[in-house]
Amino acid sequence: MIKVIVAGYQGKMGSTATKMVLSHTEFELVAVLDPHAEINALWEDAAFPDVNVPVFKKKEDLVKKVQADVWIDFTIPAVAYEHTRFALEHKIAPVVGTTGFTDAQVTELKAYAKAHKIGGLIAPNFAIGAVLMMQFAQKAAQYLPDVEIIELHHDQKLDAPSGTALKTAEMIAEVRATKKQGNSAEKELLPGARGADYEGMKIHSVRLPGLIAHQQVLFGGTGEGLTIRHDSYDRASFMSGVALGVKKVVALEEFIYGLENLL
Ligand SMILES: NC(=O)C1=CN([C@@H]2O[C@H](COP(=O)(O)OP(=O)(O)OC[C@H]3O[C@@H](n4cnc5c(N)ncnc54)[C@H](OP(=O)(O)O)[C@@H]3O)[C@@H](O)[C@H]2O)C=CC1
Ligand SMILES: O=C(O)C1=N[C@H](C(=O)O)C[C@H](O)C1
Repeated sequence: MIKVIVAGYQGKMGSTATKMVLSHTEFELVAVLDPHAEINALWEDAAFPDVNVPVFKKKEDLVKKVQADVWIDFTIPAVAYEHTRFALEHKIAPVVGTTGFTDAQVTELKAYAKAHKIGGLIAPNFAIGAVLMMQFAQKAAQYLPDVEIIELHHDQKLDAPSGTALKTAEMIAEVRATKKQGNSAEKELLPGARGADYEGMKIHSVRLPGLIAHQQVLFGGTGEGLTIRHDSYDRASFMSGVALGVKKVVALEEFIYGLENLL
């Protein structure tokens, strides 16, 4: 059995991931973490009446009392790096979905994990369809270098652009020479009208109630266009990727950025 902690267990993703762990025959939920939980509480859900899992407010208390193999993190960008580093330092392999890491933070986590031979994973998107969308976009950019990314999310999202949009842009930039798109004389009449700039390609972030997680990658060529689109209609779409991450990360001795590197 793989012993798992879920940080952010009351959130939209954390609560879904907690139930996935409890339903999985190879995983054992050993603790959950949330700074605003009640002291000495036990995790409770009517659908899992026999579960007695402790709730912790502080990660320092959690590691004193509980032994775990994997730390699933779906929290907020402001704490995700600190959590991931803390998990590695306590030899708990992190499986992180929380977005907002800087390149420098990812590089530093990779170096720490390698030096200490611990596995870890950050996946900006755990949905298999989203991973394929990014890979297809990377392939298309080899032939169609004019590209704009439109990501669309629910209006409670804290970060923009999304981790998925940034990862998509990074993957495209690996195969596409930096190119400033559009008319060199263009002027924004309203600041931000042309979106964010990543090595000359534009990223646009839409936030609306009713949405979950969606992205379009639009390519333009001579007399033609190509649109690659992915939609997560339900947070269940991310769970097979999280489960795969939990299973694989315990055998790794390095830190991986992107689920595509585990498939
Ligand atoms: N990689 C992927 O496939 C996916 C990634 N995400 C990412 O996951 C993250 C969470 O998203 P979502 O579930 O929608 O967000 P929510 O706001 O629903 O949940 C975040 C949770 O984190 C909790 N939290 C805040 N600070 C801490 C802390 N210090 N320790 C433990 N828990 C904490 C919050 O608790 P409280 O409210 O009590 O402060 C809240 O319950 C985001 O970064 C999002 O981009 C989302 C979907 C898929
Ligand atoms: O906040 C979300 O909801 C999501 N966040 C991730 C991101 O920033 O890409 C993954 C997915 O898009 C859902």
